[in-house]
Amino acid sequence: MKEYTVAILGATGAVGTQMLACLEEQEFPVGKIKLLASARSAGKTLSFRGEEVVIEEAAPAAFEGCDIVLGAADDAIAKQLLPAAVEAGATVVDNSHAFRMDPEVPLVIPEINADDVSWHKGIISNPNCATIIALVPTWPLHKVAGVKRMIVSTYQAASGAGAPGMAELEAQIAAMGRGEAIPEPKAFAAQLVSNLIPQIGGFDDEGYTSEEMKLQNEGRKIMHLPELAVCCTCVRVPVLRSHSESVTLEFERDITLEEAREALAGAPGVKLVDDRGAESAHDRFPMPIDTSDQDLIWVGRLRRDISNPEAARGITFWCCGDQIRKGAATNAVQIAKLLV
Ligand SMILES: NC(=O)C1=CN([C@@H]2O[C@H](COP(=O)(O)OP(=O)(O)OC[C@H]3O[C@@H](n4cnc5c(N)ncnc54)[C@H](OP(=O)(O)O)[C@@H]3O)[C@@H](O)[C@H]2O)C=CC1
Ligand SMILES: N[C@@H](CC(=O)OP(=O)(O)O)C(=O)O
Repeated sequence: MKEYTVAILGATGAVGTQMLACLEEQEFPVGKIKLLASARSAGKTLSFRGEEVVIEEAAPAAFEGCDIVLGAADDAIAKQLLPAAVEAGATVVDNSHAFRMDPEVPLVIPEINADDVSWHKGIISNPNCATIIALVPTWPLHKVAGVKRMIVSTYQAASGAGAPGMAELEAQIAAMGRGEAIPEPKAFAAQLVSNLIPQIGGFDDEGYTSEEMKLQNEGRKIMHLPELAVCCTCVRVPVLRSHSESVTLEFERDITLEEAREALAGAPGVKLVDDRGAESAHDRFPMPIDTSDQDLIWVGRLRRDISNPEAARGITFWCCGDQIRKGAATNAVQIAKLLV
């Protein structure tokens, strides 16, 4: 089997380290791995398949000889460095927001639009994590009844803001446990422990944040639904890992709860956990503590939207998924597998 030279840009971060683990877990045919990060990390090592790999400082020349580059750095670094990877002949799967809405760049969730990979011109984007977690279970329901409107509230984990976000919440939890003053927030706009922050990203003129508009804009592109109507509220919650979302869907056609349940139970990437009679809360509905460090989107609390005047056209549910895995690294490695 052919083997590939794979680079990870941002290899030391929350997503980059998970990508390295996913390449190993998914048995991606890696011949050579290159780990790229800032000058701060150059010379340090990370383990891959039992061997220590030395991290290099990211620079255009580092992409020479690479077949696939997985991007796990922020927008500015992605824009600055990834075009050089394409020029060097590599195919890029990027996790940042930098190229997602570029009409020349496919935006892919393999369970939904794997075929879009076929028209890439060097870069394929991985969608926003909250968008992936909402759309994986929305898609099988869309195929039954045609989704036209989504009303979503997200409950996003601290690690969505990367390694610094996770470290900040851990430090705040530790200080609270010791009865000490909570350290000043840096990664977030306010103290997160014992709090909720209803702002992720900057506000637009309508008062929506950039994170909230991603579900509409990226959702339309991924599902090929240019008219999809979305109203989203994104909230940062004091959970370390795994995003949760409340999703209400309005459909073009009637859909029964039984049809919805059947569609979700057989859908790729989805695990239906919806048993009101179960003895343990862990089996009754999805919770982020159960969905961390695994790849499925768990769906539960499935019910009719009783506020919808056309009662047969509204379904509401709750879902949780690990945003560092399926919301980022796992999805990117799945895309890379489509390429080989
Ligand atoms: N965290 C999440 O849940 C998700 C994140 N994403 C996206 O993935 C990307 C990575 O996020 P995340 O892993 O959370 O972020 P982190 O802050 O945890 O990691 C950032 C990475 O970028 C590297 N980096 C920083 N400066 C430079 C530089 N000048 N040159 C090269 N590399 C540099 C860092 O290296 P060093 O350690 O040397 O500083 C580190 O490896 C972002 O675009 C983010 O929006 C997407 C979906 C989910
Ligand atoms: N913004 C998301 C994570 C993320 O990095 O998203 P994006 O890749 O769209 O910037 C969160 O904080 O939970």
